[in-house]
Amino acid sequence: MINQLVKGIKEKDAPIVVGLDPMLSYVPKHLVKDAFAAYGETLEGACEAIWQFNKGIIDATYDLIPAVKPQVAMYEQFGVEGLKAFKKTCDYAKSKGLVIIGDIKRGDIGSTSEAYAIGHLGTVKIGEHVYSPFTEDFVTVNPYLGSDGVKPFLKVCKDTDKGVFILVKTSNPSSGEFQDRQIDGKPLYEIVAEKVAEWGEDVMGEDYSYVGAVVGATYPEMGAALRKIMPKNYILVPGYGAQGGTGKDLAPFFNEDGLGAIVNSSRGIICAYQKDPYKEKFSSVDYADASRQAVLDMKEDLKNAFVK
Ligand SMILES: O=C(O)c1cc(=O)[nH]c(=O)n1[C@@H]1O[C@H](COP(=O)(O)O)[C@@H](O)[C@H]1O
Repeated sequence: MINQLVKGIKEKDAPIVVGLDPMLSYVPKHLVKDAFAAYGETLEGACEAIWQFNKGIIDATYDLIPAVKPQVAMYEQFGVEGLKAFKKTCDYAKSKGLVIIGDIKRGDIGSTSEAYAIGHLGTVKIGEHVYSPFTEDFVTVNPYLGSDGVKPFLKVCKDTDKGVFILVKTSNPSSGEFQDRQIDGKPLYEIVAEKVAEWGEDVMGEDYSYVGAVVGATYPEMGAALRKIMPKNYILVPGYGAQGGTGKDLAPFFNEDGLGAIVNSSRGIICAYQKDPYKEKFSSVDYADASRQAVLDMKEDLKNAFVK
């Protein structure tokens, strides 16, 4: 799957992943009205609205991008109906040729991690039947429990040709509270990065490993150090757009070959119609066109990462 992701990035000339992180307040009124007319003001109605919203964004952007990253929390807030919308969104994006990065940030004791890995990346056998419960190609993994919390994901990745992005240095303001703590003369995030490089050696694709890392766009200097520690690991870079990251901050995350990183934007793309400069030009009915324009603008801005 890492090979397919790299191929998609090259073909579309866009190291961009659109984050499908829908809140009901992001969904244009006409979609909410139609969904409530069909299902009432219910969890089902809300989930129909977010699904239609996602579908519009996927339809308007799939030819420009290699991947989407649905954030499971946005769906879980609506319970079981939300998880159905999550799966429907993943399946639809996949039918459009997109790579799916499930942002689930899981990680637990070994046996529990194994169940997470099976559910999101693998297959489950029931009697004589084999099912793929969810259908992501990658998931995000929290490494706080150590190797035995990560390795079950790697085993499933090996069996299924799928991949993971492991949290190394997150984009949020408090990420340094634990991640920057010095241990034996180096920050914890560097120790995690060394483990990511080690875990990744065992599951190599053509040029890059099935094991990637998450490093926030909001910490470019750290990105430079981490790029060196993990030369064969793709870096998923969140924090662009709504959290303040810009194209020129991103140079350190890429390798010399222009590959090695994929940049996420969620609110910056999916809420574009609600924000400057797009809200002048696009009405809420044209929200998907605004998202498309925001992807095109992001693509242009990312060129600044490569200006020497
Ligand atoms: O793993 C992630 O994707 C992630 C890691 C991180 O360090 N920071 C971060 O913002 N994210 C996710 O990336 C998305 C960022 O959303 P926007 O700020 O709206 O672009 C959300 O789904 C976050 O959960």
